[in-house]
Amino acid sequence: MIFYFSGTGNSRWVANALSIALGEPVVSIAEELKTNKKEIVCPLREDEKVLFVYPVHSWGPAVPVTRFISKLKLTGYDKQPVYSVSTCGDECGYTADRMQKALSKRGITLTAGYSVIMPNNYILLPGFDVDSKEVERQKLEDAPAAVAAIAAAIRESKNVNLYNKGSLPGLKSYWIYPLFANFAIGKNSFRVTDACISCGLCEKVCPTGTITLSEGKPVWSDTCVQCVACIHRCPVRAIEYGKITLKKGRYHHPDVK
Ligand SMILES: Cc1cc2nc3c(=O)[nH]c(=O)nc-3n(C[C@H](O)[C@H](O)[C@H](O)COP(=O)(O)O)c2cc1C
Repeated sequence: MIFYFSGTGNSRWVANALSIALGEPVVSIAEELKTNKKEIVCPLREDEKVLFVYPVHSWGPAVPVTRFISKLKLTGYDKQPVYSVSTCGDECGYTADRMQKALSKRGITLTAGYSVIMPNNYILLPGFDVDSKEVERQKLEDAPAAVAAIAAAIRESKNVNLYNKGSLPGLKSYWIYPLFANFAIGKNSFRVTDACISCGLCEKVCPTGTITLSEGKPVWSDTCVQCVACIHRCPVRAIEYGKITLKKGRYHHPDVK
């Protein structure tokens, strides 16, 4: 079973590719969370592999992933292998360790953590922008081989290092990530401009149900997890984050239609 969360389609693409390679079905974490159940029960087969595929947000797992794990009950879990596959623009810090801690609270043991470098989608702070078109093209070209290597490691239970920790992982994952997860989540400065054509795509693609339309224009509630789907998917660039994103690029995975 492959549980995935995705804002701009990178992790969904990786989840689908791993689903084909490993023959495991995909389950959307966003859809499961929308049911608002206290406990999310998923039955496991004896020979089943469990994967979590999601974006790294501020050197830790995207917040909906740990929320989902805190509600997850895997019935029939008896030490089946469990993997974390994080997608990132450059580096993951100790994201996999944070996953291990979240899972262990539910009595689940993480077997291994992998990462796939994908085009960057973070544009909400000064100094951060999407990749150049050349870097984006190269990352997308390299991704299938990275996913194939992860699938092979899982299939053959090989002990290989396919994880990009990067520099100062302790500082980033244990000091900066908690600030992000506790203070940045819930608040946002998204706004809509006069360019909006009221197509409603932002409401449709928001994985947390944060956006509703009022007179055809998006309004954001306080449940935003900063996945950035709305700002990157808007077909007419009518969404900005304060003034920070005015001159920034936009990105979504090419398979996302
Ligand atoms: C809020 C936020 C924080 C991010 N933090 C990191 C990070 O710490 N390290 C990194 O390499 N990429 C970071 N990124 C980039 C994403 O992890 C990367 O683009 C990912 O593949 C996006 O996946 P998605 O398309 O499935 O949403 C961040 C993106 C967002 C939106």
